[in-house]
Amino acid sequence: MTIQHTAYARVGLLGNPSDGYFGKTLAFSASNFAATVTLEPSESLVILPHPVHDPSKFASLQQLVERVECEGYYGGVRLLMATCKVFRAYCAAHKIALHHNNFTLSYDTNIPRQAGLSGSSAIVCAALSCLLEHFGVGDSMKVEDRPRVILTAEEELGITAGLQDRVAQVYGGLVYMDFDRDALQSTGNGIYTPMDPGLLPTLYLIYARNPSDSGKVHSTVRRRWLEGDELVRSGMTEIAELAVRGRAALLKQDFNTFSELMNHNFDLRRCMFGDATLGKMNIDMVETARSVGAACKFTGSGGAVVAFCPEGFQQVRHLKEACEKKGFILEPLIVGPSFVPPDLSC
Ligand SMILES: Nc1ncnc2c1ncn2[C@@H]1O[C@H](COP(=O)(O)OP(=O)(O)O)[C@@H](O)[C@H]1O
Ligand SMILES: O=C(O)[C@H]1O[C@H](OP(=O)(O)O)[C@H](O)[C@@H](O)[C@@H]1O
Ligand SMILES: [Mg+2]
Repeated sequence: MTIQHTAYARVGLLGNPSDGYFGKTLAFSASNFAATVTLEPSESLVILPHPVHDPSKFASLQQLVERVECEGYYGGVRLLMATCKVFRAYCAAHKIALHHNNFTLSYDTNIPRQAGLSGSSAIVCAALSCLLEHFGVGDSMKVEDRPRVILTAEEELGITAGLQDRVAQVYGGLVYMDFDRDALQSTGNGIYTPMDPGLLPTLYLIYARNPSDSGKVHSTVRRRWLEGDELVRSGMTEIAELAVRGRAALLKQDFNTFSELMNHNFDLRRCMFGDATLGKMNIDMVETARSVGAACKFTGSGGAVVAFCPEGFQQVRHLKEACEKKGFILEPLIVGPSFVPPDLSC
């Protein structure tokens, strides 16, 4: 029997990247893009390379170099392998018995690669769902544990990342997340509150072919945070607070405040990471949106931005024109389905 699971892109709406630093975030899954993993029973355990994303054949030396310079050495195979490893480790630690039937895993994705839309964790998330179903152990891995398992797979590979992406992908819809230090230290998980996605205004995604390696982007700030750098420590605390205020603004449908918080989120990131790390094109996307008065910030660590036009339709038209001039792609964001029902009182 063939098993197939899908996970959507995610948009960090407010508070990111404080998820990696005991902060708070608001994020949602976006069904504009998805990764799909397929599992089929087979004699041996096989991980199939993707014909485009895991190339091993090139037209020329030049093409090989261009590919590596633009997208790095790696594709999704290592993500699938790491998912298998951490899945087995979780099952062993929780005394979950596994049968011995082998399988073949393959994947496909249209999430723009390394664009801060969590393409990496979408592949891991969908693969984990396939393994849970194949081994019939879905009830044994708690939903709140799954983001951590997905993150562990990427940490295995040395990818610096936080939990928010995985939470948005496992829970679906819009989620408010509190990465409370005590909760994380005692359970390994944050406190995740699904919210009503109907609270969100129409938001727009702007992106360009502009891959950025989230691990590389984060490594210096991570090191500075660990060393106790005052700017990074206080910046992260302030960014986390934006998620708290953003949640309150959404509940009140106060979109003026919401716009200010989005802009402030980007300004704080810029101050901590510096322009050279953020990248010229990424900054240009934000500034292009702001040139028409839209609020704007990164969806993740770079590559794509989320924009909000508080003044409505006319402003959206101006935003569209400004993006077209720069060659950026603009599209309305579609919030993905909620897999854990939102608590409508929150
Ligand atoms: N679209 C993709 N196809 C295959 N592998 C991918 C893709 N996107 C990311 N990866 C893998 O995940 C790693 C980390 O990607 P990351 O920088 O986190 O990108 P993203 O922002 O899309 O999550 C990459 O080095 C690569 O191994
Ligand atoms: O910097 C961020 O906002 C996020 O960066 C990573 O996500 P990515 O999609 O790979 O850019 C990281 O995994 C998140 O935890 C950060 O919030
Ligand atoms: Mg990633």
